[in-house]
Amino acid sequence: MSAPSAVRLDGPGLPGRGNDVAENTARRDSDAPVIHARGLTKRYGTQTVVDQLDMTVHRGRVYGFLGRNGAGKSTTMKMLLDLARPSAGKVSVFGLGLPEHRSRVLPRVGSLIEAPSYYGHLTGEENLDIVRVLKRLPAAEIERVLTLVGLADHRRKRASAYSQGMKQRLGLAMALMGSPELLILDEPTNGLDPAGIQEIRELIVSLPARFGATVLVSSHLLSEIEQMADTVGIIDHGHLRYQGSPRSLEDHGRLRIAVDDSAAAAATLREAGWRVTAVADGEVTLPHLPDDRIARVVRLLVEAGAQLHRVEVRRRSLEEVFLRMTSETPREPLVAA
Ligand SMILES: Nc1ncnc2c1ncn2[C@@H]1O[C@H](COP(=O)(O)OP(=O)(O)OP(=O)(O)O)[C@@H](O)[C@H]1O
Repeated sequence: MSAPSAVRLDGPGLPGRGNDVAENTARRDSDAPVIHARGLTKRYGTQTVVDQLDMTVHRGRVYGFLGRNGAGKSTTMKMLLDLARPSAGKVSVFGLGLPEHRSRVLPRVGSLIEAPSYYGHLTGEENLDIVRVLKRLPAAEIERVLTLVGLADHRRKRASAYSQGMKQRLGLAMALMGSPELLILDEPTNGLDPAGIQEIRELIVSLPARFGATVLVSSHLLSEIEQMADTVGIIDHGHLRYQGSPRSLEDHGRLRIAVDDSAAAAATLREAGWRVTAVADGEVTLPHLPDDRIARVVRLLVEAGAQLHRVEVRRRSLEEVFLRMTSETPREPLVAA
């Protein structure tokens, strides 16, 4: 059995031991991004699974990393933790380059990547004690994280007897040991019931204010990221399609006018200098307009003799925007069994 993935054994970089000038400068510079990746690329054989990815995660943020299954989220997170070596590109965490500064970076990071790692024959409490010893933390830390993740009542149960959700909570508790400055959490709500999902979501959202932590959290569910993150990165087939505020993703909408003769209506509008983005049977579409301009469009069409049936502003939901940004085309051809 390997050591829990949330724990790194890099002794020289344990908290309180490193006194490197670069590290101290990075700690002081609160505006510097916590994660800065440029041109990050990972190839497995001929397959490029992460392609020229640029990512910036600022201090104190919850960054939601969103993508369908197989989009490249876990691979990216592994490269940020030096668990996978990039084929190309650069990563720095706390202003320190990886892999050269891994022993200074990794003790300041808590992570939960893919399935949580634990010793099944040990209790939850005993598993956490291993992390505590490795990280040289006080005994009270175990109690603190057990309570945070809602496992206090199950501390003396063997981890192999935990439910899927309890195992996930144990992995999260391991990642939270020592209040790391950065948490990298890969689908942390996997296997949790709806109440558990809500609880862990609230915990994640609270981490910046309670502990000054920065969080990178992945999910394939837009609804989940929407409720947790103040910054969103959308990855599709290894490409980062969007990075920014979830609000900027919102669609401003289009103006759709149902009309008897759409070709004639489109011609009237274009002649008067309006931009028509689509003409379908019985319908013309314009970009979103303020109300006073909608009134002018309607007046123009009515004065030209058009028969208007309906005028509506249609907005795409965030879900539609996300689905349009991430294609369904499989990357690899399906192989018959
Ligand atoms: N060690 C590996 N060797 C070969 N291919 C790999 C390896 N690890 C991942 N891949 C491939 O890289 C692609 C991206 O995988 P990754 O696990 O990063 O996606 P993901 O977005 O985390 O998906 P999920 O939500 O399903 O976990 C997939 O096609 C996967 O099969």
